Formats: sequence, structure tokens, C-alpha cells
Amino acid sequence: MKSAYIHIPFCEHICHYCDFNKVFLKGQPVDEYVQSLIKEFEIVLNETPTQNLDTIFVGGGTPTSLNEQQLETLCKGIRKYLPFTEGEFTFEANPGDLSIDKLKILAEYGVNRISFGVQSFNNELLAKIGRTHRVEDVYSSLEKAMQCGFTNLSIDLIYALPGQTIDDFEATLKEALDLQLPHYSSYSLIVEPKTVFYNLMRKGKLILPSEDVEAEMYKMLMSQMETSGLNQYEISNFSKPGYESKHNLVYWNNEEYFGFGAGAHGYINDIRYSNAGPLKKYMQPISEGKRPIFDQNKITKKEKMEEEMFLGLRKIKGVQLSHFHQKYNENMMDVFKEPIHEMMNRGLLTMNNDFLYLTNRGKLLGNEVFQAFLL
Ligand SMILES: C[S@@+](CC[C@H](N)C(=O)[O-])C[C@H]1O[C@@H](n2cnc3c(N)ncnc32)[C@H](O)[C@@H]1O
Ligand SMILES: C[S@@+](CC[C@H](N)C(=O)[O-])C[C@H]1O[C@@H](n2cnc3c(N)ncnc32)[C@H](O)[C@@H]1O
Ligand code: SF4
Repeated sequence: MKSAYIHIPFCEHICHYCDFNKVFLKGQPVDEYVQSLIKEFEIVLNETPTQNLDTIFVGGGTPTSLNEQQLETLCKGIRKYLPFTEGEFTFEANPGDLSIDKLKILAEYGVNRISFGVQSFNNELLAKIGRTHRVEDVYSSLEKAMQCGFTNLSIDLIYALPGQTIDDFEATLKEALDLQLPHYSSYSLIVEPKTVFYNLMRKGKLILPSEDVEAEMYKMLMSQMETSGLNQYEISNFSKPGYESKHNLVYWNNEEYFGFGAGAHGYINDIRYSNAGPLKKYMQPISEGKRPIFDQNKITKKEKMEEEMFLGLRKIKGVQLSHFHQKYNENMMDVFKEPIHEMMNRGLLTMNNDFLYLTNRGKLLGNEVFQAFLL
């Protein structure tokens, strides 16, 4: 499998929790940015010819903050330069941003999956975390998307938000699940440096649910998803059979992908790289026909094996011993003897005949487990 990620770094508002690479849309050189992206496709594909991509993911920032014309130009450029015939083609969207005209353009160019940043079904909480959409927008956006023929729809939720109670999250989950979508992602809030929430926290003005409450919310999430027939396939991701996000599985399976756009990261021919994040630093080299690389690293075999574990253990089915042997010609139980034993003794990892995977307790302490594999 091979993929492409394309980053659109514009947002019509900045949420209080978000530290992704993004800028306030107003006054930005959006047309020039779209042209730079297309030029970047051309430069990179020239340098690294590729047979076929299995998935494309346009994320952000907010891809749907582009206007109709910009969306169409971008989609045309994608289809012209990226070798993609069939597979998963996702756009991220903010509820309320998608007009029928925009949806028609996406459909026309082969987009077949939309992931909406819903976050919560509580209008008060939405306002508190700095979102501008309201619950009504979620319903109208989903309805429009379905009208335009989209069936592979997903929503993102965040839990353990400031002031959020277990009952509140339960109500949000119920509304989300009543929609009977084929895919859901639900992340626990991370308070990231340089965000509004971080500053509030430092001043002691951010009241967050306790760790115990957060763990309760996660357990409730898993059990409600299961009751609704959704299969947990990764720490934070749930789907109906066949609707797992193939793009994200490329990351967790430690496979390769191009990263296009400001701040995007990629992994091609054993090199992990990231593009320059600030718009000017991204666009300048491209205008001279050069790649906008900020940093790159050749990945050694040892690092590759570590990443295989670090990423692969996020999947609920875990990492496969026979696949590891086939890929690296090494025995996983030898290479990672110590962390595997330690994590198994602590009841965080377990094993069946060919898979090493997280226990229920391990799912709650995932980050500790993943870290242990960085030798
Ligand atoms: C970077 S956003 C981009 C998509 C779109 N602009 C949006 O806001 O929905 C992708 C997802 O990351 C999640 N996310 C962003 N910041 C987060 C944080 N600090 N903690 C937990 N989840 C976060 C949100 O669920 C969000 O939908
Ligand atoms: C947090 S995930 C949400 C995925 C969503 N839940 C789904 O199922 O499609 C998506 C975000 O991760 C970030 N992201 C993903 N791949 C990336 C890459 N290759 N380079 C930079 N950022 C990336 C982007 O900010 C993007 O909005
Ligand atoms: S969460 Fe989405 S809309 Fe909000 S600032 Fe981040 S990228 Fe923009």
C-alpha cells in the first residue's frame, strides 16, 4: 500500500485546543498556495515516479475552507499528477462548511470518504472549545453529503473536555451513534503547548475531568461502540466491517506515503521527511522548482523495527509475528525480548498464536507501551 497526504493549513477560526499546522484564513494567499501544492505534486512525482496510490487524504487545517474554484483547481491537480485510479479518497470537513456545490465538486473528482470534525453534540461545550459550528450544522452537513451520494462518512469526537461530565459524553455518544455512520474516531483531549487551553491551564483556569473520569469515558466509548456493532480497530477508531480508514492503516502498518503541503510529513524510500510549516518557507522553494523539505531522516533497520511496534501496537489486532519475520528477517521475540516481557508481566500486552496485542488495561496506558519499544 502507498498513500498521499495533502495539507490545507487554513481555518476560518482557531480552536482552543488545536496545535496542528494552520493559520487564520482571512488575508492568506490561498490561490497561490493551491498552485504551490500542484507544483509540488509535479516536482515530487517527477523525482519519484510511482505506479499507483491506494489512498489519498486531504486534511488540515480545514480543506473545506477553500472556495469552490480553489477546491476544483486542487482536485484537478490531484487527478492530473497523482496516480490514483481506485481506492480511498478522503476529505476532512468542518460541519457547516460544505455547500452542495462543494460536495458536487468533491464527488466529481472521485472523493469517496468525508471525515467531519464534530467534536461534541453539546452546543455549550462546542462554544467553550472555540468551535463555531453548532449541532444543527452537523445534521445538515451529513444530510447534504448523503444527498450528494456520499456513504463512507466519519465523525471525530473529543472527550475529557473542560467541564465535561460522564453523562455529557454519554449523551454525545448516543447522538453520534444514532446517526448509524460506518466510522467514528474519538480522541481524548490533549492539552498542547501554544494553545489557548494550555495558557488557561497554566493560570489554573482550565478545569479538566480527572484521570479516573477520563478512563471511565474511554471504557464507556468502547462498550457503546461494541453494543452498536462497531468494531474497534485502533485505540481511537471504530468502524463497521470494511469501513476501517485505509489511509490511517497505512500509517499504523508502517507503510509509505507522500506528504504534500505546508508542514506535511511523508515517508518514501526509507526516508521520513517533513515539509516547511510556515507558508512562505513552504512556497518559496517550490517557486524555484525545489522541494520544500524542512527535515529528513534515513530510517535504519533498527528504527524501522521500532516504528513497526510503536505504530502497529495501536491496532487492536496488534502486530503479527510472522509478518514481522517476513518483513525484517528477524524474530520479534528476540529483538524486543525485554519490553515484550516487561509489558506482558505488567498485564499491558498479551499474545495469541501469531499476534502480540494490547490488553484492555494496555489500551488505557497505550503511550507507556508504545514508548517501551523505542530501544
Ligand atoms: C487537526 S483536525 C483537522 C480537521 C478539521 N479542521 C476539524 O477541526 O475537524 C483533526 C482532528 O484532530 C482532533 N484533534 C485536534 N486537536 C486535538 C487535541 N488537542 N486533542 C485531541 N484531539 C484533537 C479533532 O478531533 C479533529 O477533528
Ligand atoms: C487526527 S487525524 C483524523 C482522521 C480522521 N479521524 C479519519 O478517520 O479520517 C487527521 C489529521 O492528522 C494530521 N495528519 C495526518 N496525516 C498527516 C501527514 N502525513 N502530515 C501532516 N499531518 C498529518 C492532519 O492535521 C489531519 O487533519
Ligand atoms: S481543530 Fe480543525 S478547525 Fe479547529 S483550529 Fe484545528 S484544524 Fe482548524
